[in-house]
Amino acid sequence: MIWGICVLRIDKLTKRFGANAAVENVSITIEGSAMIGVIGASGAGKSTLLRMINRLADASEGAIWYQDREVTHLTGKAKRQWQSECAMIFQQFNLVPRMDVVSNVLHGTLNRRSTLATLFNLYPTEDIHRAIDILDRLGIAENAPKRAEALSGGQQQRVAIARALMQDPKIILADEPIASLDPMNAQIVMDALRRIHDEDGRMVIANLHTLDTARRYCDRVIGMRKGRVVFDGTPEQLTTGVARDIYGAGAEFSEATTSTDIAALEAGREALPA
Ligand SMILES: Nc1ncnc2c1ncn2[C@@H]1O[C@H](COP(=O)(O)OP(=O)(O)OP(=O)(O)O)[C@@H](O)[C@H]1O
Repeated sequence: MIWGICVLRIDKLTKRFGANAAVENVSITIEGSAMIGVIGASGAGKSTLLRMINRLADASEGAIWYQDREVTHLTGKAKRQWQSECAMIFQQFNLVPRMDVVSNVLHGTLNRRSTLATLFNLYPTEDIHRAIDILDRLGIAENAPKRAEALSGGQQQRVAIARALMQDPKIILADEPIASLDPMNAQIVMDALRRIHDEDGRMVIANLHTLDTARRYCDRVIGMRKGRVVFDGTPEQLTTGVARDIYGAGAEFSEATTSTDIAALEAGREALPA
């Protein structure tokens, strides 16, 4: 499904934990179905920003708008509705380990199911078919009956993406989606997110701890430092000098320290004889 122009507007957003501002006066407007990478050193405020968008954390000040709706103060059903429109993917996948893959994916429909149906694990047949179609799209349908814990990290993250897609979200918020994965699986997961963005027109905002991934997969990169946005531009504008400022590093800064080795993996593959 392709949506019309979607606008997410973050206006002077601040989140304080005691005296510490995790996010401070952040304003960002995202139009259309962009794929955005958020980068920055540990503690820069990336997770807190995503959690506020999804309303897992409440803002101390400022506002978040999606289209003509302010979502900052939604409560109850309206808040749950918003949370299903902006699905979250986490570093640690957050699956139910002992539950089979397809049931984990069906959990993505929880928001719109009755308590009784949830209690007895009753899912409409069309939802089960849709879950399997989504798993198929992500190349892991053959794992549908297996327990989630039996899958590799990369496969588990794709199950988490499938669970998110089950909500048919307009926005996918991915908090360090590849931080626990080896380079090969990191690439598979990032390829999946990019494809979902390209084919479905969903907005994707991903916190990434590596520069090369942000450059390679994103149309726009936002750099955060100490809670503030210190860079907002294209991958081309993200030079080593700019990266040094974002990470608050000195002249010794090396991009290799923020690399997932995806690029190295690619280079190695290209160097292999056919
Ligand atoms: N629940 C909390 N209570 C107190 N302080 C918090 C809480 N959550 C985050 N912080 C603080 O807010 C700041 C930003 O944290 P946040 O997790 O958003 O950064 P991050 O850029 O996502 O870092 P990382 O890449 O390590 O996840 C940090 O100083 C952190 O210690």
